[in-house]
Amino acid sequence: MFGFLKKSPKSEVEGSQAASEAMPAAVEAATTTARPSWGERLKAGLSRTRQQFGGGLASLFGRRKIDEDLLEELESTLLMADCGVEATQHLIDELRKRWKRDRLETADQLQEALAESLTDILLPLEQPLEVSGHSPFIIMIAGVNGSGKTTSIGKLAKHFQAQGKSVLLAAGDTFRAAAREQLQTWGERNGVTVIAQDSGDSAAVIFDAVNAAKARGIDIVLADTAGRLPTQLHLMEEIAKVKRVIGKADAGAPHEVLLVLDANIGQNALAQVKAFDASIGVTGLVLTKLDGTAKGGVVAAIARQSPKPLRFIGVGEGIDDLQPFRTREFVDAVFARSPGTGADTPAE
Ligand SMILES: Nc1nc2c(ncn2[C@@H]2O[C@H](COP(=O)(O)OP(=O)(O)OP(=O)(O)O)[C@@H](O)[C@H]2O)c(=O)[nH]1
Repeated sequence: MFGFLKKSPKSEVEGSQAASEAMPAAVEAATTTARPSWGERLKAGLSRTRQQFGGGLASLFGRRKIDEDLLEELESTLLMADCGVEATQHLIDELRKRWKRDRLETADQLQEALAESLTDILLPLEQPLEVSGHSPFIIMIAGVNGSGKTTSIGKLAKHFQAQGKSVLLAAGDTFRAAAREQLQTWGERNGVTVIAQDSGDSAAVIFDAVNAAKARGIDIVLADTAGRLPTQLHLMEEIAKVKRVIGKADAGAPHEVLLVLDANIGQNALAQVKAFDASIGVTGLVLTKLDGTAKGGVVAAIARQSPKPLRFIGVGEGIDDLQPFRTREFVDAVFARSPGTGADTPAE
């Protein structure tokens, strides 16, 4: 923890200097004790999706007989949960096959078959981020405005610190002053260096940050960028330039290009993945705000239509509410099953 803050033109913050402004919610939540486990928070966070997805199904599954009408209603329920046409069709086809092949009779058996098919769809997305291949390992963060980039960076910083890694943050969102301040607050609270500039462009800030990380033997650089819509073509060109400049500071970098998606956007996530991928080559996804939405089925849509490794999912504003995506615990939470058993837990 150092405790220095050079303001202009560049600032670098670390350690002990207390921030006077209000702490971001995630920082605040970090100080609370006796938190429920991640499994419990995931289940609670996915409650709206479960109501749409699992809960909606539960009312169907209340019926005894499996028939074409039931499958049709199931199809509508999956579409309403934002699974998308492709994934929904695939899941229904799989269920129809298994209904006949495995002679499924009860609705419970059908639900179990659905959970298994959903697991099969999602498993390819489960590819945890491996950061040991390069030092510094440079992670560029992109996404539309308000998707959760800056707060996710704070959470990721803690995640990597907990693995014993040193982390440096690059305040590359030079459009929104509050984003820089937010990162600086994080740095101060968590003993993490933040490279920032009061003015200047994103590429320059991140270039400096990469060089600082190399000079100091830092393990991981998390580089924030300003939010932008894929339709803002000049901004998409700008972020492509940011990526090229990172490559000039360290050949082969960035080693990960994370696209942060707000789960509330549902099917629009597919278009965002495609557009950002075309401009900066997305290598992984972060899906935030699953706690505020019934659209958690979008994970299945991503798996079928825009498959990219889903590195992390977020279910809240607490510092540890962003965790690596693990298919089985996700599916268990969607169906409110006890982890690994396939058994239902009591309905909410
Ligand atoms: N409920 C909930 N809120 C979240 C989650 N992730 C982020 N947020 C909140 O979403 C809001 C926007 O987050 P930011 O990190 O500022 O978003 P950003 O993408 O950096 O925004 P711009 O800089 O404007 O592009 C903040 O209030 C966060 O606390 C999540 O998983 N759940």
